[in-house]
Amino acid sequence: MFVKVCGLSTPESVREAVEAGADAVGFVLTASPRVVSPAQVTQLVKAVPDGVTAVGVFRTEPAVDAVAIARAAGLSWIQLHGERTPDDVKTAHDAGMKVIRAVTMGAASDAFADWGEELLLIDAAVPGSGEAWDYGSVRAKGLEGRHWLLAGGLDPANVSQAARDAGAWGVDVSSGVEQSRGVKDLAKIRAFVAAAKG
Ligand SMILES: O=C(O)c1ccccc1N[C@@H]1O[C@H](COP(=O)(O)O)[C@@H](O)[C@H]1O
Repeated sequence: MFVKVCGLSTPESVREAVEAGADAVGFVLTASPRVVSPAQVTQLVKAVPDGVTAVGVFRTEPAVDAVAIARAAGLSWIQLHGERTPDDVKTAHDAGMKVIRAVTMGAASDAFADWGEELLLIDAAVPGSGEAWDYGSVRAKGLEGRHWLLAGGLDPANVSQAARDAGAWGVDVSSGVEQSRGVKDLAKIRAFVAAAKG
């Protein structure tokens, strides 16, 4: 099970996620209680070893802007939320970026097609809100064999069952490993990764 821990803003939380066995860590470079600046990210990624993917997370920013901000932060992966088109993925790829493309269950069926992104992310309606949803409903989207992440309202207690219900290839978490909004809880990060990997 591929595990991404998102919304990290301190070296301690990055180290905890990495040592716990996370495959990817996310840095929110858009309006959020977890926002970090590109300059902060350049420091935080020093704790990310080779083999762990560091991702810059964006809401509805144009792909070209997300690419520029991620590049300034020294990142080579971006996560794009909001209404997107295949051109957004192409724009990122043409700039040498790898892409996690986020969709919600309410998106049009075409949005679940393979647009060439490295990973698809199926999230709650409001990203980063901690809102759980009917994870089993994603099975109707025909994602078998695809590399995709389940997100939205996951935590150490529900991740195992949620991933099973959804048939997820990987999982992504932010709110569920926090002690308060925007403040990560190191023990919860460790427990989440262990539960997801177990
Ligand atoms: O975490 C944020 O603040 C955020 C802001 C803007 C876009 C995406 C964001 N996070 C993503 O939301 C889910 C996590 O949701 P939850 O908090 O665990 O319910 C995950 O995909 C994050 O990468």
